[in-house]
Amino acid sequence: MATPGGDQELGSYYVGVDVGTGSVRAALVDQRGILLAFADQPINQWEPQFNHHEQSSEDIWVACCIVTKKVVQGIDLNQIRGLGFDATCSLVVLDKQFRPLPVNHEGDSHRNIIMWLDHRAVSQVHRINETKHSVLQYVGGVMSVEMQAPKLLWLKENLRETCWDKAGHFFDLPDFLSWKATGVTARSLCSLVCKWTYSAEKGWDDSFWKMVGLEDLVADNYSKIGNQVLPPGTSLGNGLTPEAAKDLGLPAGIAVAASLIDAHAGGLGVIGADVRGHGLACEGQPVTSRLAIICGTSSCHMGISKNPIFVPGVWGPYFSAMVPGFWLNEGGQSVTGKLIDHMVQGHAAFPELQAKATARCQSIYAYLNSHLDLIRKTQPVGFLTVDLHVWPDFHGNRSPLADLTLKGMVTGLKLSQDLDDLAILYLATVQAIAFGTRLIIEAMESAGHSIGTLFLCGGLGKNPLFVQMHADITGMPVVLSQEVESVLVGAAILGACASGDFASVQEAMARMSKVGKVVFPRREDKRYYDKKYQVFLKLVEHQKEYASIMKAD
Ligand SMILES: Nc1ncnc2c1ncn2[C@@H]1O[C@H](COP(=O)(O)OP(=O)(O)O)[C@@H](O)[C@H]1O
Ligand SMILES: O=C(CO)[C@H](O)[C@H](O)COP(=O)(O)O
Repeated sequence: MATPGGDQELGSYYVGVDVGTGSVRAALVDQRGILLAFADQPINQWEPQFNHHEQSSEDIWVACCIVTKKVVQGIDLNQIRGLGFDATCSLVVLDKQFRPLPVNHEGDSHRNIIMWLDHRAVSQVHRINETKHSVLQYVGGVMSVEMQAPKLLWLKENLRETCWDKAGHFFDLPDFLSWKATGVTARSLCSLVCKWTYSAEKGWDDSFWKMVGLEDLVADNYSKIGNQVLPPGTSLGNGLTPEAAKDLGLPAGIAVAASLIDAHAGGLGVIGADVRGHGLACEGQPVTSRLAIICGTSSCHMGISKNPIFVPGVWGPYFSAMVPGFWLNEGGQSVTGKLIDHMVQGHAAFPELQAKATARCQSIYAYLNSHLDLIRKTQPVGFLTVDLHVWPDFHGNRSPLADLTLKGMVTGLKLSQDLDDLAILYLATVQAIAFGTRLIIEAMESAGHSIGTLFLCGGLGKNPLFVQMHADITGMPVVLSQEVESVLVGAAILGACASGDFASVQEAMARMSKVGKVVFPRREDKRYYDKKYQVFLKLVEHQKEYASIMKAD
């Protein structure tokens, strides 16, 4: 953990807390967007059945307290002006007294969160999509099983007595955290618009909830899912409560912001940076020519526009859900970091990889990247996969095909199981994820977006191979921020706005997000990647053909 220091004149600090899928992170951030201290803490996940993924809101709050206490150690607490949270869009269930309720058949109330990547509500989402209700136009035309309405319906249909009838509050995780910190149950416009079918302009649509069989949520004026909705960054209530202040090791009463979903915080942390002097096409162009890609367990592709753009299979358009006054389209791949981990850890040569990386004090990814460099000889590293191709939808396709039945594919397997083989499979997986991004960008562009530069952050931003492949395969420069932990800069921007130190989110973004490194595409490799992209598209076409052959009588 770094220690705070530096410029005494810039003595206002903000704390950002980012709850990802695998860990909770916190940072102490100054007004220039510089991280003065960072801490992280892993969090538990349970998978009691295939496609059921659960967490505990108590565990997560404890982890938030541990990391926050660490980052403010040794500083004058009076300098902390605001606190902002972001988190994954998971569903937290509490009873009327705000106690956790079980979301599982085992009745374990400690596990009271249905995680965003949980796919238990397949039948429910099919029925919701069959209604063809007009709110579906604002989620890319098809609701995802990862959103909250199908999960709520699943709870009503499957855990009526133990959960549904006792429930008093259903929160998106970012909103649970701001409630825990302030006692205010107001929801963020970000979570309600993106995951709950709320409209920034029209509010809730009663007819949707009645049509899908969740009329009970309307009956009590939406008090269980939110009837006070605030823009992200708005200061909540009287700030941090004395009880939460004690838990977090912060002064009571400091400003706490209405939260953001993690991907959206990453977007705020990167998309508004001043790009002058980096030779980028987006210099002098509207911010709408930038695409933020937040790559952790999943990847989220955040593009904004002045007017609503309807992109089939890409979530949104969502008004003011990320940058105020702009519409947002959110493309995504449900598993990216998780897929890379899955492929690498499942390979027979993984124990050998671990041993060799440990001996060199390197991460397994740094080791694999240098191993690829050794075996490539004189050719570009990407060319090692000329006959190995991967389709990456091991957890269905979120965008732009919006088809949760799709599966992963690998073609070009050999009998070898050595480290070379593992490294090349890892490379082909990274490339497949980048081809998925290319497909999403093409869908966004054909609907009206005009994107020229990528701003990438999240855990996978630490992997130079992943970044280079995104540049080479999309043909666009990739901007990395000065602060690797840009999602935390986004969370701190929320705290800064809530404190009143900045007049708007836009002003805070421009001041606090900064360009670090720019990675340009290797134009000479374009022909090779265009051919691999043709194969990529064939893979899914073939998968669909296989499914229809097997369905026929
Ligand atoms: N140093 C690293 N080098 C390469 N990849 C990394 C590194 N650290 C994390 N990752 C990748 O990033 C993913 C996790 O990213 P992170 O943003 O921490 O996820 P989340 O926000 O979902 O918890 C991992 O699945 C791993 O593949
Ligand atoms: O749906 C999402 C954002 O809208 C994200 O995929 C989800 O929040 C998980 O994020 P991460 O991969 O960073 O843990």
